[in-house]
Amino acid sequence: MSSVGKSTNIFWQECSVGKSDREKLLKQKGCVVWITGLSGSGKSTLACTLGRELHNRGKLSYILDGDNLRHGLNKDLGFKAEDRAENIRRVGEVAKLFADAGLICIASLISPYRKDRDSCRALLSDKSFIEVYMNMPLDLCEARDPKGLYKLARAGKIKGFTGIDDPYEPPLNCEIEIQQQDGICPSPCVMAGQVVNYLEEKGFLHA
Ligand SMILES: Nc1ncnc2c1ncn2[C@@H]1O[C@H](COP(=O)(O)OS(=O)(=O)O)[C@@H](OP(=O)(O)O)[C@H]1O
Ligand SMILES: Nc1ncnc2c1ncn2[C@@H]1O[C@H](COP(=O)(O)OP(=O)(O)O)[C@@H](O)[C@H]1O
Repeated sequence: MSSVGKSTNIFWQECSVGKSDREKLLKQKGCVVWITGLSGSGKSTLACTLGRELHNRGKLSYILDGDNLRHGLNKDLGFKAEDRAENIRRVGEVAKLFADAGLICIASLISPYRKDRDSCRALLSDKSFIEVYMNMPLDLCEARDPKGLYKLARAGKIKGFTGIDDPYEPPLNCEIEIQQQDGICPSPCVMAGQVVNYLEEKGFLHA
């Protein structure tokens, strides 16, 4: 019997089919690829390109995209610090479940606060949380501005926009960093290739 948060008198239920059984079935290892970076840095582009590349290789992945989750699971949350923290906490817990199911879970959220990302890392076993930092300059993200949000933020029509009047804390020890080479952003395929190579090298693409 245990007590967790507000729940008391709860019991952990074990089942005979476990994570390693599912991993054998899927011929891969469950993990979380956590993509963090400014709005417009290319998180969703990398997530989708990576998802496609893994699919082509016969590997099962699932994308948890911040924008999409805010249409459902997280629709009660806004962008103040506590809401962002709760957003990341929930997605971290969901990502952990997907990894336990044996999938390569690709989470793409701004996740601007280091403490919140580190709490998600702490939910996973050693090495199965792979933090990918989209290290793109604010100028580039702002020039892209595909949703026109930077323009609105600069005009004061959105308050607390990450990178403008809300902080982004870059990772200190991420597993993968995606950045410009000689002032040019790598193509989506090259970015995804960098992550696939990492997954391959660390043995996640085999049971
Ligand atoms: N104030 C503010 N700051 C940052 N972003 C904002 C804001 N308001 C709306 N949006 C839009 O919401 C998307 C980010 O959602 P996330 O869940 O990833 O954000 S967070 O991790 O909780 O910070 C983000 O999507 P991306 O551009 O794909 O990053 C924006 O489209
Ligand atoms: N590697 C890339 N090269 C060129 N354009 C890119 C690249 N990655 C993303 N983009 C473009 O930048 C914009 C923002 O990308 P997106 O993936 O939506 O960013 P985010 O999810 O971080 O907000 C989109 O218009 C997208 O097509």
